[in-house]
Amino acid sequence: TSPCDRPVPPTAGLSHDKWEIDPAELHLLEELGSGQFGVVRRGKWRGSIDVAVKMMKEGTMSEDDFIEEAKVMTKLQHQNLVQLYGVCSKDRPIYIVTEYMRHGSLLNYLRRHEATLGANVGLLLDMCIQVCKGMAYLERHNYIHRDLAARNCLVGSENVVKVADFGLARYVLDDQYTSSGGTKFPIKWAPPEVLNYTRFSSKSDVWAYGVLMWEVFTCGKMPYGRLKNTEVVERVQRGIILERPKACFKEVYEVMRKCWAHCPEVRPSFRVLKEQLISVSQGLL
Ligand SMILES: CN(C)c1ccc2c(c1)CCN(c1cccc(-c3cc(Nc4ccc(C(=O)N5CCOCC5)cn4)c(=O)n(C)c3)c1CO)C2=O
Repeated sequence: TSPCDRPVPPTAGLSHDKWEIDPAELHLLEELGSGQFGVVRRGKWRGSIDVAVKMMKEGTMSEDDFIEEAKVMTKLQHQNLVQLYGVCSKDRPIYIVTEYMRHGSLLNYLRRHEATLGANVGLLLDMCIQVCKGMAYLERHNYIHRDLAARNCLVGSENVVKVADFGLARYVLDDQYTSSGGTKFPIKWAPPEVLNYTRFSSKSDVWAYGVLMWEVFTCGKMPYGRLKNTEVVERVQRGIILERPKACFKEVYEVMRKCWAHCPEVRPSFRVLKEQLISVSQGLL
């Protein structure tokens, strides 16, 4: 039938909250694991689109604040960011629906494939560059991750790496995670100004990115080994930094070290880091 004789629906033109997803269009599949907010499952959206669905456990998240922020997050779109498709916020528990990444966290991927990856420094550097591109996009949009680490990046087909769960730290209610004295606070990825004043910025993300590079080039080792958080804080305050990983040649370690400059202004931006890492990788070929 031609469009003219098709009845026009009454809601035509009213823009639905496009970040609101109808749960009836979701088909939940196997569990992928659980994080700060509870269980995450794989799913199908509108029959064919692979998604991951976070099902918010009661009391883990400040939900109303997050739902407000979701409108902003859905606008952040980049090939190295895990895309937020939307939320189901009409009932409880609320669902957060994102792009699905079939190989899971970068940390587990590094550990599972150490044998092959350890010998492929070109691929390790490429993974770091992909994360840097995603972070340079967030930096351009004045968006701070607040918990950048290999565990919070995801791997898809053909070694695609994307930054996940950016900005979510602000909505965690567990103060063991949010306060720098808490047992779950990511001390080993935190710069001095975060340890002392919880002063987050894109330059504190740069410090965390340096630690992520160290994780990549050690194929997923724990930074500072089994040192207690108090011992790590003491070392970081004294300017002691992580040693050069065996697989990591000098030019790459020089970039890592710049991320760990004591004062945030001295650290390079992600934009500058991206240029430096790309030129190192071109020198490699
Ligand atoms: C406040 N912050 C920083 C937060 C908040 C929530 C979360 C996180 C940090 C990070 C952890 N997390 C979380 C928890 C659970 C799942 C996901 C999670 C896991 C995915 N994918 C996969 C794929 C496969 C497997 C898997 O089982 N394997 C084994 C066999 O070999 C292939 C891999 C696991 N996850 C995925 O695509 N997304 C979007 C999220 C995620 C990531 O989202 C969260 O939900």
